[in-house]
Amino acid sequence: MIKSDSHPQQKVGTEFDRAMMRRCLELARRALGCTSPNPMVGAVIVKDGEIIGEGFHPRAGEPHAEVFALKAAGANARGATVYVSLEPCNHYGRTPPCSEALIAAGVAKVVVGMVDPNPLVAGGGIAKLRAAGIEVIVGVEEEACRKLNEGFIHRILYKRPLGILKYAMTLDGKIATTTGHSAWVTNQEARSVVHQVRAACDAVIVGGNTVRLDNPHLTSRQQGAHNPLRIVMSRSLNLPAQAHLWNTQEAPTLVLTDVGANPVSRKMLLKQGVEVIELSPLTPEKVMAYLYDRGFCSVLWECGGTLAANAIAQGAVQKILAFIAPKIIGGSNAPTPVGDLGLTTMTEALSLERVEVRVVGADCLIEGYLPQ
Ligand SMILES: Nc1nc(O)c(N)c(N[C@@H]2O[C@H](COP(=O)(O)O)[C@@H](O)[C@H]2O)n1
Ligand SMILES: [Zn+2]
Repeated sequence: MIKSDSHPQQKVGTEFDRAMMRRCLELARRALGCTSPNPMVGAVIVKDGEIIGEGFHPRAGEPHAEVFALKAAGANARGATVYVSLEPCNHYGRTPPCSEALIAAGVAKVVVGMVDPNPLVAGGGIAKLRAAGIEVIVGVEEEACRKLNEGFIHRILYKRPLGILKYAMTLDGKIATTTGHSAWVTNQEARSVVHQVRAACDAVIVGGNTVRLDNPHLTSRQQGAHNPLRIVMSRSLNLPAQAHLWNTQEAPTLVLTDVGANPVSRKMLLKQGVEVIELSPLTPEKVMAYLYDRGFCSVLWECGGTLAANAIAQGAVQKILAFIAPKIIGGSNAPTPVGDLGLTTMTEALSLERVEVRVVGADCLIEGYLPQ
């Protein structure tokens, strides 16, 4: 088992190594949201302190980051140092092993961000390079490398996409008024963070109620950015014909429903070019299993409280993004972000781990992970 050289008190590599790894991450992010089921990876080749080649993995089926970087460096790669945010692969997948390409190019040293959790690689790429006499350092900017690919890592380890529940609520814990009005709880800065999160996800899921009440677009709103697949979970298919989701060409929409639901509505959706899939039973767990089979790494839940509670209860949510606006609307019947979880004592509360709090404009964002 290959371990990272990282140590909690000590950073791995030199300041230059870390800067080069951050450059790899910058390159990897150029394919944000576009690589699933593959990870986002960036590579940089350095000789005599100068960058001689760079690359990133654009999408599954295309060459890996290392191959693009080696191509850019050409014969100059001999004796050079390669920085790569994920361990070079060592298997024949859709593409041949990068470990062999690096050995053939005669590189002297490889600096790796993180070990690949894919069992087909899992340290094998590093071992192969070392066996060929190449110096290998592992764990430079490891935390940032892991964070960028948390969806890929979760997919590999749990055979499900990473589920992220996002909601925006007032200081008194409401996501809308008693009449269902929710535009807008947070300010523009927070909404633009949500757009960035959408750009990084493979899919965004809402329930039929959200479509009826909010008529959302669910896009990333940024020029040239990836849009997630927009998914509506609706058992009844009681959906408005005029919704933005099927009257704009911004991004594809998928409606997931139960077997035999509302043929009239189904016909309307199909006519509008919407993909309709029947899953029985239509549950968050079934949906995540289906999306895993579709090759997804990360799924954003932007649904109401009832569906959110079901998704949490069924293990379809691992990460929470809670925006809190300094506003109070009151109302004992106003909707809350998470419905009934059946908990009766505070000791049963789901305490988030790895919590980060940040101010976003006038609002606050709390990010954390549910206990596994
Ligand atoms: N080191 C590295 N660089 C890349 O650019 C990559 N895409 C990967 N991916 C690893 O290889 C698997 C996919 O292989 P194919 O694209 O099917 O050949 C992927 O699951 C990762 O383990 N690694
Ligand atoms: Zn590879």
